[in-house]
Amino acid sequence: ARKAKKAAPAIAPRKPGQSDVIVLGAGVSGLQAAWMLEQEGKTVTVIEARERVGGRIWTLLDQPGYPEMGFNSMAEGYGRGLDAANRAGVEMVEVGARFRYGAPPLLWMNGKPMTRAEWAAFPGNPLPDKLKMLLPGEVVGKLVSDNNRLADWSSWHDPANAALDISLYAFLKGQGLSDAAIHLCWDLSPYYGTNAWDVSTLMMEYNDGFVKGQMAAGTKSLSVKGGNIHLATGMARLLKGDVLLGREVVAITQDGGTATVHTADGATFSAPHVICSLPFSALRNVKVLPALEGPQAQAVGQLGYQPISMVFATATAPFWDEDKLAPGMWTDGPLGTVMPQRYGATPEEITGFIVQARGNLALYWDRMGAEAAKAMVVRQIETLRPAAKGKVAAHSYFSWAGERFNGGDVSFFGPGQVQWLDEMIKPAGRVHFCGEHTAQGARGLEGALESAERVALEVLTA
Ligand SMILES: Cc1cc2nc3c(=O)[nH]c(=O)nc-3n(C[C@H](O)[C@H](O)[C@H](O)COP(=O)(O)OP(=O)(O)OC[C@H]3O[C@@H](n4cnc5c(N)ncnc54)[C@H](O)[C@@H]3O)c2cc1C
Repeated sequence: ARKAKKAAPAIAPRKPGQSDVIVLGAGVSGLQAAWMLEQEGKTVTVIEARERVGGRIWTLLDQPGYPEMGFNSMAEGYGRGLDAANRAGVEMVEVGARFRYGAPPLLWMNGKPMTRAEWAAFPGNPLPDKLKMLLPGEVVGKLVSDNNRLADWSSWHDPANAALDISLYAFLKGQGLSDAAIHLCWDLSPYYGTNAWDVSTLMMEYNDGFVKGQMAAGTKSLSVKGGNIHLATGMARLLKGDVLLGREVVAITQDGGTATVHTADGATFSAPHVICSLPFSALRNVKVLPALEGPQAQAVGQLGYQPISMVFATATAPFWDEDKLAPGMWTDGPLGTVMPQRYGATPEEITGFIVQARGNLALYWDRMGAEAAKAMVVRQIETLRPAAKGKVAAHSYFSWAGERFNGGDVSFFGPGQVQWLDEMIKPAGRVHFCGEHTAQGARGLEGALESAERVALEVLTA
């Protein structure tokens, strides 16, 4: 284990390893909470299991175009995110135009490419007539957006709305989709969960409200110049206290006025307050004594985390110019989604492809193993597009479900589980909780930062 940096002089004299607050996890929520508490004069130690900061921000700095395996971009309405970026001294650049540049991705059904118009007229299109023009990946978002049942989306976790917490499957059936349509439009590449049965509609409506708010604030998508990981390293650099890397937390115990954190190397760290930013998928492997109870214990045990796996590939020649088909692909087969990355000097340049599997397909790739999955991806592209033969190389494999300290991408609530939220974020004695899964009014990175504000205030007023 090593320290991220040499400790700067502490705000108040203290013994090494002793602080007012110990923060578990050096993702953005942990780093933000630590910074806010230091601004209020608290001494803080951050303990992180990985040998790096950033958590779900992870850029492959050794690959062309610096592909992002985690956090991708923030919208103009990310007040907290933009503020953190400013403080961290990183430059934000507009990337939305690069996402949208060039021919739109084609739909590949049963191994054949299709334009939107061809899909609308395709006899195998299972959508109701008024939706036939929508590509499978667009349907659910549009239905939720057009039929959001929440007048005020920020009330999504209000107990008064608990009866609305039905499965996405039930909601989509109510919108007239057949099982075949639901399978195609959600289960093959689900934004949340592995299928439409295990996703809460209330959470989808909350997400929709947040996205609408963001769109109203501006349409730019902003990423960190040179790679998003620089946001996390910049935030860590602002801290006065230690950021201890390579220290896996294995237990959190409480006794009287002290909470004690035990790390895998046998060390212990005690403080009046501990902030735990670990995803519940990671916290469920940590011993917590006294044990958590009620909905909080259930949420730690059961909250869902999104399986996503990715292959980063490059092309030695532009095979898309040769076969005159869009480089981007949404497939109904084991290839998943092929997304061109335009991170060169100009958007015309394709620096590589992120090939992505979500939900059950991601878990299937994971079971295949990294090397076999990479080989399968190359073989699939070459089979579907003969012009690509010998021109595609797969470089890296990344599975969020397989990541020991995450166990999945973002959290998602299942039907009936939204009622856990207000209970699961309450402090358990001297242990306080933050992280994107505890956000109440924002999503993604902005939600992680929002949760850091709440938890810092909670500790300051405890
Ligand atoms: C593929 C992907 C794409 C995304 N795209 C976007 C996007 O475009 N826009 C957006 O707003 N958000 C996006 N997000 C979400 C965003 O990245 C997250 O919401 C945010 O980074 C979560 O921060 P966090 O601090 O809550 O959790 P994390 O970043 O997961 O931090 C938790 C930390 O705890 C550490 N930890 C775990 N177990 C232990 C242990 N036992 N001991 C010590 N430390 C431990 C982990 O290593 C980690 O560093 C994306 C996420 C992914 C994965």
